Amino acid sequence: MVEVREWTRSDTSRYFRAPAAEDDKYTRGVVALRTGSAAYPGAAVLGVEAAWRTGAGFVRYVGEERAADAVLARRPETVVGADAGRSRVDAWVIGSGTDPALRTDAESVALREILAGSVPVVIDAGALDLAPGARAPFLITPHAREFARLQERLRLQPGGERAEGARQVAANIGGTVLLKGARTLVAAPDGTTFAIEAGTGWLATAGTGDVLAGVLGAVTAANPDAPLAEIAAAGAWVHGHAARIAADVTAGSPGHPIVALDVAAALPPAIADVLA
Ligand SMILES: NC(=O)C1=CN([C@@H]2O[C@H](COP(=O)(O)OP(=O)(O)OC[C@H]3O[C@@H](n4cnc5c(N)ncnc54)[C@H](OP(=O)(O)O)[C@@H]3O)[C@@H](O)[C@H]2O)[C@@H](O)CC1
Ligand SMILES: Nc1ncnc2c1ncn2[C@@H]1O[C@H](COP(=O)(O)OP(=O)(O)O)[C@@H](O)[C@H]1O
Repeated sequence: MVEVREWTRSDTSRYFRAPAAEDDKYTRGVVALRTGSAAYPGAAVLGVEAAWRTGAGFVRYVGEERAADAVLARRPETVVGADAGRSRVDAWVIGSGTDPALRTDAESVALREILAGSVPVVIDAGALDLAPGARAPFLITPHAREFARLQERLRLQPGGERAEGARQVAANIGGTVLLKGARTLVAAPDGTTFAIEAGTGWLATAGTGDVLAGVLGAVTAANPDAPLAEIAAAGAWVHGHAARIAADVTAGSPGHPIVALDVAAALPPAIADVLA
């Protein structure tokens, strides 16, 4: 049986701080997202929104025109363009809202360049197949089906205990695994494993994984020296807390339906709670 530690609010508080007088937009963390596509422009918007709402000082976006236009319409604060990733970047988010079957060769080259660098990368959805072999520090964020696909690709046995499976994949690819679900598991390549309970089933709605990727990008950018498994657990905890706030879940009430943007909108009060 794999030892799994429950991640708490007080653990989470170590990864958030209020900006001080000596901070500027760069010291608060620069997140670059290469996400979304003509088929899924919304995923780009959700990740960018979440990165801003988690407290990033600067958010850059690189992507197809339809997605870039949607990002700017929602968040004009975002710096958009092919060169947006060539300036300072503290964390990358790639893959949300993309389909690997539709990826062009040029896009694969660009993503591999990111994965060959030294900046930490959050790898989601349509970029998960590129994780094996990455040299940058990285964190993958599969849901159950994506995780099973990755296990098959790595010739590991799918099914079985989730924590053991997450550990095996982390050790095999040399990166941190965040396996999504009602109970999200985070496994580091050294076997350290954390669990984060979402605390509400209302979080199971399209696009909340794209929001999580943006959250993780912002927490990674703001904590350059922290272990990625702890960053991942802190991000997942805040994401779940934002969902509980958005859905009005309390001890006496099961709450109500929410959409992914509601989770992003509740990130600031969730972080305020963590800082209190
Ligand atoms: N607004 C936007 O732009 C949005 C864009 N999005 C983007 O869409 C892209 C495709 O993402 P995707 O997860 O829908 O497709 P894919 O990985 O092929 O899975 C397909 C099959 O897997 C299963 N399955 C799915 N989830 C599961 C789970 N949690 N746990 C267990 N099983 C699960 C389920 O099959 P079933 O098990 O029901 O037979 C399902 O039919 C991706 O780039 C994403 O970022 C979305 O985020 C939505 C909002
Ligand atoms: N039953 C559930 N209860 C609570 N949270 C869930 C449940 N199922 C999934 N989640 C969470 O919802 C999010 C869904 O992410 P994902 O499957 O990637 O969706 P999408 O691709 O539509 O964004 C993840 O953060 C996951 O942990």
